[in-house]
Order: sequence, then structure tokens, then C-alpha cells
Amino acid sequence: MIKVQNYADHAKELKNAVPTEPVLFLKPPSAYVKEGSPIVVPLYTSNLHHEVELGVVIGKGGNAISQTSAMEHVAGYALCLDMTARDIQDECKSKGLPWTLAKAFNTSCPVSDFIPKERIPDPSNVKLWLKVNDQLKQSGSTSQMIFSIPYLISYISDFITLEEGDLILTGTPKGVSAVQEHDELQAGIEDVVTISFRVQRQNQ
Ligand SMILES: CC(=O)CC(=O)C(=O)O
Ligand SMILES: [Mg+2]
Repeated sequence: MIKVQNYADHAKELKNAVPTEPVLFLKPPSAYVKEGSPIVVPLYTSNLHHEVELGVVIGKGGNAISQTSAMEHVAGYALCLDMTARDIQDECKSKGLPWTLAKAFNTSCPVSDFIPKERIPDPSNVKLWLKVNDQLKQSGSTSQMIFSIPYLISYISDFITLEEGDLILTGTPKGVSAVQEHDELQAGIEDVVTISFRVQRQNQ
């Protein structure tokens, strides 16, 4: 699974520079969690953030994919949460270390069921939202993305050969915040899907 930083308002709220090229990082398959199972907060973080994101599911692999043909490689979408241990990420950033423990731990990527491509005819203009315990925290549109989906597919495939089943998370809009044990996270793509996950602390 490949991840990017892609919304100027989120970069600003974290006091990061607005990226001029996509910032890429990876999550392993063990990061996936489906509804019915909890998001487990690792013992080593005290500042776990939600980030709601549109996920793009690759149907046809390839490398050096052109922007014009990029959408032919898309099978569909998923609504995803990029759970991020912000305290660990800040520490890694200050030391120039990779973000692996901040981003790639078990259950760090809650996902919806697969959404066929036809259900989102215009992925460049869909509304995403996230609530914590019924309180709205994130509300944005993929129209605010810095880099379009065709650009991301083309850019990534120049460095990493894309394979069928790969999932590209396309970045989060502003409004990220810390979650606590027993919180209920609900998120949605307007008129398409909603998901719901409970937060649980890892056992000592
Ligand atoms: C700073 C980040 O955590 C980047 C990220 O994941 C994003 O969605 O933006
Ligand atoms: Mg993210």
C-alpha cells in the first residue's frame, strides 16, 4: 500500500511545507483492518491521529504509466483511514528517520469494502468526512488535492511497479486529531459508503 501527502490545508495544520512532489511512504498488508475489528493503539504512542483518505485500488499493474492511460489501471476505490502516531512521526522527522513505526503498525489502515469504479464516476470531486463520537472533525473534497489521481499513478509507477490489488491512499484534508480508547470513528464518502471503527488500547 502506497501513501502520499496531498492536501495543502493538512500540510499547513501540521506546519509542514506544502509538497511540490508527492511524499511517498508504505504500509504492509498487516496494517489493513476491516469493520468489526478494532483499531489497536500501539503502546508506544500517546498521540494517535485519524486521517480520512480516498484509496485507489489498482486493477491492472504497470510501470511508467502515462497520466492519459492512468485511469485504465484503476479497478475501484476504498474509503481508508491512515492512522498515524503523530508523536512518533514528529520524532522521526526531527531525527531524519523513516516514518515506519508512525504509519505502518498493525491496524494502521482501516478500510471499507471495495467500491467498484462505476460508483465514483468523478473521483476528483468527492466529499470525504470523519466524525469522532458523532463530532465532525474532517470534511473535505478530493477537488482540494494538490496532485490528481492520474498524476499520482503516473508518478508512483515511475519508481514502484504497480501491481493488481495495490492500494494508493491519496492524502488527507485538514482536521486530523487525536483519538482515545473507546472512541468511535465514523467516516464516509458522501452518497457512496460509510465505515465505523472502535479504538482499543493494546494490551500490556
Ligand atoms: C504528514 C502526514 O502524515 C502525511 C499524510 O499521511 C497525509 O495524508 O497528508
Ligand atoms: Mg495520510
